[in-house]
Amino acid sequence: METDKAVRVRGLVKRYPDKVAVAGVDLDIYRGEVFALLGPNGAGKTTAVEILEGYRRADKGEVDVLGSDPARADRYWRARIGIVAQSSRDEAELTVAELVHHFAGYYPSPRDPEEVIAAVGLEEKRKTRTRKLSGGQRRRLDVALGVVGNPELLFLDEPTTGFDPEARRQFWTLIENLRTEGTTILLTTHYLDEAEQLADRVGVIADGKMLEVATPETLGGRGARTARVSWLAADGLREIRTDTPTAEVSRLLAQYGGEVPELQVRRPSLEDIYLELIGKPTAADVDLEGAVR
Ligand SMILES: Nc1ncnc2c1ncn2[C@@H]1O[C@H](COP(=O)(O)OP(=O)(O)OP(=O)(O)O)[C@@H](O)[C@H]1O
Repeated sequence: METDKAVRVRGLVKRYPDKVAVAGVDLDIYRGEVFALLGPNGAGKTTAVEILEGYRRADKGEVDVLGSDPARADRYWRARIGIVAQSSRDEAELTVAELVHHFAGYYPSPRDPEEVIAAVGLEEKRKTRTRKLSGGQRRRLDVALGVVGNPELLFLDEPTTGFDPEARRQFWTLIENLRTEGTTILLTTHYLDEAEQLADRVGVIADGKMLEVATPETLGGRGARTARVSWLAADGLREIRTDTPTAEVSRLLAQYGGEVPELQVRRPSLEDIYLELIGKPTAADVDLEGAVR
């Protein structure tokens, strides 16, 4: 049955011989949404994603992806999803253009391969054999191969690993464009700024369990957290924690009679909240603690 959910998972369990990789996960991803799955190495992200893609079998639980159980889905279902896996396919002797055109041929209503090559910034490399691409260029090609079939649902497993900052920005624009066109996207990433930039909602997974699902702005009660106001006083850097940062800034403004040196107002970053959720000390715990007024 087709619903407003592209993905619906209940009680998902996957065991390897010496490890429970996914230990009872529930997950809903709505159509048109960009969802980022976050979690430390070995948390179970790739295992969960590969079950959704139909590449691994669940041991327990209900899994529905685009109205089908991926374990039983046919090639028509497969043509509706796009996959950018962690490791690349190896067709070393083909050129970029040959490979993207070749892949487009597998799908009933592909995107224009040349537009896709341009969108991932590989126009200048279109005649280069894939074995001669750099790591980041190869990753861009992987993204091109994942989107050329014009998928309804796109899986991106750590898509920007090895990208330089410019390539990452270009990739973000590509994802925002796909989202505008209505593509549903499930992204795993270790880059918290990437999750913050792209995701409508994030899920944090650790030891095979989903710890929390929320928007990047509200994860871990982030929006309601106490702000930190810091500035450079005559005797060094000072910081205060306050629920009324505007009042503090106004007090400082009056005190300095103008520009306050190195003034900053901060709330915990998504990274601070993420590290707190997975039980690691955060920068907010250790820095400037002694400077609290
Ligand atoms: N084929 C396999 N056989 C046995 N154990 C596996 C297999 N694949 C993964 N595991 C184990 O299952 C756990 C979850 O691995 P998984 O690759 O799903 O984590 P991940 O969250 O994607 O990690 P990363 O961020 O490092 O990619 C890990 O402890 C891993 O060692």
